[in-house]
Amino acid sequence: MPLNSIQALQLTLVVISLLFAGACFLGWRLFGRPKHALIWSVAFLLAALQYGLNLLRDEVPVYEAWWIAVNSLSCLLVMTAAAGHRVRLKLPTPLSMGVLVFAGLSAAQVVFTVLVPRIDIRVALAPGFACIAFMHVAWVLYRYGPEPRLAQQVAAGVHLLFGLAQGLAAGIALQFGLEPSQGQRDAYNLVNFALMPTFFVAMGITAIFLLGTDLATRLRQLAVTDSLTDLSNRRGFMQASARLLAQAQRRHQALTLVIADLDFFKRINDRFGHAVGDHALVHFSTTLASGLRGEDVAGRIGGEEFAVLLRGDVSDARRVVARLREILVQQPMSVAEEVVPLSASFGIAEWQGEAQIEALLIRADRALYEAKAAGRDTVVLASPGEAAGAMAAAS
Ligand SMILES: Nc1nc2c(ncn2[C@@H]2O[C@H](COP(=O)(O)OP(=O)(O)OP(=O)(O)O)[C@@H](O)[C@H]2O)c(=O)[nH]1
Repeated sequence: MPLNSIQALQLTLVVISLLFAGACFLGWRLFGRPKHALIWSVAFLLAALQYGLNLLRDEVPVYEAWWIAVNSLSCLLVMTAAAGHRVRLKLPTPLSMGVLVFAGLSAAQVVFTVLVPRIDIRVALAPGFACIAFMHVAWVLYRYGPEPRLAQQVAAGVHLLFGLAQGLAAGIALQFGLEPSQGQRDAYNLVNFALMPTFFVAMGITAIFLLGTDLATRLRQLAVTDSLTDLSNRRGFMQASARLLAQAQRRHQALTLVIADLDFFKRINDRFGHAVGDHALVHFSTTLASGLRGEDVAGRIGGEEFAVLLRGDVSDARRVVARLREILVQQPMSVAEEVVPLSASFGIAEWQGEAQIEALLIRADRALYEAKAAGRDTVVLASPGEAAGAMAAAS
């Protein structure tokens, strides 16, 4: 049987849907198994099924059954695609709510197709729901999207346009009354077979685009993160510090750098083992990070060496260091009921307008060296003239 142009279009859409389903599945397999990639893959499989069912219209003996199946499937795939976006953005996505909405929409299809036949309502139902769902997706992408912003905004724009097209289709259908005129049929078909497939393809491309940019963001993040402590690594610390420094220069704010180095850490490794040593590093870093404000920058810049660039002056830095040392003493780490003694030496240097963070690091490093030389478990403040003077010694 030869295909007419609409059937040829639907066949093309079956193939395109399968390609997108495959691409999302590959994204799931290759990009660290993000759950939403799998959900989108299922959504595109449902789309392929729906376009395939469209092709079978003349083969199904009961038109109403075919109509209800196609339109319920359409709502299900829209819900699945939207759920994928919510999962990606870590927003609550209750399955029970989805089941309820799907059941309601399917029941409405049965009512307006079989029990109280109304062509305007039954035709408007699926695009009307898709309009609401895609507008919602556009909003959450715009509102809750993580970096990078461009990918989010493109995806939000595509869903907004797709939602508007769906709304237009629903609006035209609602004008049908009991029987649509030829003009109304033509307008509806134009939206349904020209606009919709275009946005459907655009939606698939944005899904792949989001998966790709999310992966790039994750890799960038991994490159600047210390895998043991989850703090920035040296490279991440330098980058974040350079940004904070530039900001402080513009706003004429005070900055202070603190470098901390655990004392006799080798002994902890030797005595308790490397795993306990690792645990001690995590213990120290979480205690350090818990005393910082959101705008402060912290990082593990060496094996047992940490750095913090604080927005504030020396007295702010002293407060942070005093709190940290107090916690290390009062809430020590223990292994099998044995206390693991943990102390650190600190070098503090106040920013004096240096253009590069490296210059500040050198001054704080010298102060730290003096703290070590002074017996450890000590805080030394780098003097403005680059000489460092002992500030406080621990008992
Ligand atoms: N468990 C563990 N140990 C590490 C890690 N990175 C570095 N180290 C160890 O940290 C120890 C650092 O030793 P040293 O440089 O001699 O310093 P220290 O023993 O702390 O002595 P001082 O700094 O002079 O007080 C070495 O034994 C390293 O193997 C890590 O990620 N995990």
